[in-house]
Amino acid sequence: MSLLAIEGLTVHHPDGVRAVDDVTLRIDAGRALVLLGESGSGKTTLARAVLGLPGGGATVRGSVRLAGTELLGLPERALTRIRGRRIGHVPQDPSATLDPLRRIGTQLAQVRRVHRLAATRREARAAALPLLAAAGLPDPERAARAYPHELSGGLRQRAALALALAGDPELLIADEPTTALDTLARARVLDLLTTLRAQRGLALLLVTHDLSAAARIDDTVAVLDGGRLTATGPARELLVTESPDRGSGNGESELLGAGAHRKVRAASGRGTEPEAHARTDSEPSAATAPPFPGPLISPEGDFLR
Ligand SMILES: Nc1ncnc2c1ncn2[C@@H]1O[C@H](COP(=O)(O)OP(=O)(O)OP(=O)(O)O)[C@@H](O)[C@H]1O
Repeated sequence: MSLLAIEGLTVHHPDGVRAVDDVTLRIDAGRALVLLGESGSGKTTLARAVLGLPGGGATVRGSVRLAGTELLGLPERALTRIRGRRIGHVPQDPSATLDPLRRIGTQLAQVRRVHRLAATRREARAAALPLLAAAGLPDPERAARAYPHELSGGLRQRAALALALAGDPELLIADEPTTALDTLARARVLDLLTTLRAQRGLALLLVTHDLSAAARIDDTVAVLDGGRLTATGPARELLVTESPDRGSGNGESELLGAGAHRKVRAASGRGTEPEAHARTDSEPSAATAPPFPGPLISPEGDFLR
């Protein structure tokens, strides 16, 4: 059974905009699905619908199951026990989740307490340091004592990631979590997400319009256009990548590691039917799937569909 199974998801905003149109997606534990699409294609609405927060007055149809439990239609009280606990959320802007007036360690401890993952305040506070370390903060003790504004943008984004991990979630939804970061910080956060998947068996739904982020995550890609899923498949098959400075051996790309500066060039013309399934190793490769009709990404890196 997939950890997240979305079937026929359709979301109408109150003004009649069909932001998500009959989307079916699956993500297994430990796997990643990168939701790509241009601005306004419905990525955020889809991610928020999974969280039970589609927007005021929105109408949601279809099915969203988390490890078999239907989330659509659950009462708000039940959803608040799932959000932050079984589903962690990292927004584009960390200030959307970090309280500017409280120390980061206090905020992490509160998540542990609210979700009854710590019996005492002391136990909750003790959990903050390993969480900050897991999220890649180089000095967890200092970060725990800091207020959000005392950290750099990259470290603040990692603190937001630690907060999203504080409930020991099974699924992490990250909505453009690296857009505001510089190249190096972006690569580090993306690699951290991959490490967390491997270490914790975390499933990842990453929303982005950044093709190089999708290539770096290197799992399944799903493309939304006008709310509809237009292509899905392994990143390696949908995104053709090349290094612009291949062979030059300059210091920057060595520091960032292989792939950090790869430029997404064009699609290979392969994909699955419009049902994304972050497959397990035992499943067949999408290479056996029907061919995707035509290129997906232009040589300039623009979406063609
Ligand atoms: N609360 C809302 N009320 C009405 N329409 C909305 C609302 N939120 C989004 N929309 C509309 O729904 C469509 C999809 O928007 P959405 O934000 O989900 O796209 P997106 O792909 O995440 O875009 P971006 O990358 O710019 O965040 C757009 O036409 C948008 O204007």
